[in-house]
Amino acid sequence: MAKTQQTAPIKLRHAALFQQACYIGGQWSQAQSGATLDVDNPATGEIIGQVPNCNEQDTARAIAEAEKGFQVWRHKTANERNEVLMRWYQLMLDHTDDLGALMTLEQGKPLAEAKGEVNYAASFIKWFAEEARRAYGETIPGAKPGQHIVVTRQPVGVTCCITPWNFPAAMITRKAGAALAAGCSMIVKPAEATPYTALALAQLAEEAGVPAGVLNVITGKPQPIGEALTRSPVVRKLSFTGSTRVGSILMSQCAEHIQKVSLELGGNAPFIVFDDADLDKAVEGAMASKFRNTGQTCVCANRFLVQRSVHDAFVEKLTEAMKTLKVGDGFEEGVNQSALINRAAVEKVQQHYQDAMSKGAKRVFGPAPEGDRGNYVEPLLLTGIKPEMQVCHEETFGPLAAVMAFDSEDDAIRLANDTPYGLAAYFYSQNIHRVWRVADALESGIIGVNEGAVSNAAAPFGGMKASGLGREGSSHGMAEYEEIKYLCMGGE
Ligand SMILES: O=CCCC(=O)O
Repeated sequence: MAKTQQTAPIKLRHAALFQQACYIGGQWSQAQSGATLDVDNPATGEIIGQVPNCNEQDTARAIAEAEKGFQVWRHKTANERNEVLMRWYQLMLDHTDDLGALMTLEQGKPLAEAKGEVNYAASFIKWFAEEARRAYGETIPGAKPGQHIVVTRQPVGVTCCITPWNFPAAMITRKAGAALAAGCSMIVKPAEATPYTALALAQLAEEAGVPAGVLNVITGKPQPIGEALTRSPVVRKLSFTGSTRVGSILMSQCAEHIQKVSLELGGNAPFIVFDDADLDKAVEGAMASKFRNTGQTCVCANRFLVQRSVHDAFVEKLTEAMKTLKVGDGFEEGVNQSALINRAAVEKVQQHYQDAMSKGAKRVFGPAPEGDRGNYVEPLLLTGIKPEMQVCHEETFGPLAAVMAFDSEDDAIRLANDTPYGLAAYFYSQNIHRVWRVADALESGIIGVNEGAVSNAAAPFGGMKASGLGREGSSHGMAEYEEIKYLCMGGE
């Protein structure tokens, strides 16, 4: 798609939410080198604007400011942190329309879905604001008469996060909300494709009263910034959401200074439909799981495993449901499937499609994804999927539903676990004994049981195996930003 400058600049009610500068130490600034990166609209290819392309020196400046911010923030009371975070939460809700519009512009997702993400993102700030007041410790009986063991929780210090383009707001707030609630400062490095939502969040954080240096946003290419963040002895924690390949590189870099890491990496979610499932509910869950964010979600169903006796009925119902999907520009009324983020994303769907078709799959719904349609791909439904197909081994990250038939519960579990990943898994069954058996046997950090929408600020989100380390959201998510300190209080 040819890149042209956007003809009409975005109009927001709160104009200061469109920032084309980094936010470091409470100041908006450009990269020292003056270098910039273009940001485009994936639906049209038009260039929306430019943001600084920061390097190691800019990152070092952000780290120094975050260190100063930490010294201020760590001494605030839990109540003070709660109040600031609650104001940030409220401002996000007050500016949902503007934040949603910015998100649709840079990420593509349908406007209603973008506004839904603003709500979801804000819910993390609220959850952690509440949690800030509950950083309770423990007391444990000592080993000697009069001795007491006291356990306290303290912020880990300066933290950083590297966030993806698929959820430009929520993947920031579920890290920054936990970090700030725990008393840490944070440097956010948003994806190059979606910096504007992150910068808008920083503007609102400032308006909410987050002190200078506590939340910093630096934009640019990931490699020099990621290196500088992970090679710094000042930065005590990294949280990353993205691919397993990059997560593994970052983790090895973090080893140098033993930085704590939270990694939310790739997935390959199975969605199992047993013969005793409520098929209408299963289809409802399948639609929610597969087509959220046009298939570009790390917990999207990637492989549908359907018991042979209900296979045809499920496929028929899913086909009917898929007829309600409308592809188009995210700003267009009624659109619920948008452009994918870039050309490479489209090519991946095409490749999975061609590989599956060449190995015997059958196209049941949707046109063949061929030719140049910009970043658009029509939703597809394939049956006859086999374990050797690429779609069973890699995340498609697009609107392709791949259905495979299985015979027994053991087969379903074996096929579901036959992947190095273990982020989310879903299954539908009305048999309570089977529900417990299968939930115990699936090797995933998140299991949707008769449920296709599993994301919630109150729940511990994260994966097993190559899908990552640590949890986000819930009190477990806050613990990732805390150090446990134990005081051994001697007796007389
Ligand atoms: O894509 C990653 C996370 C999506 C979610 O929070 O549901």
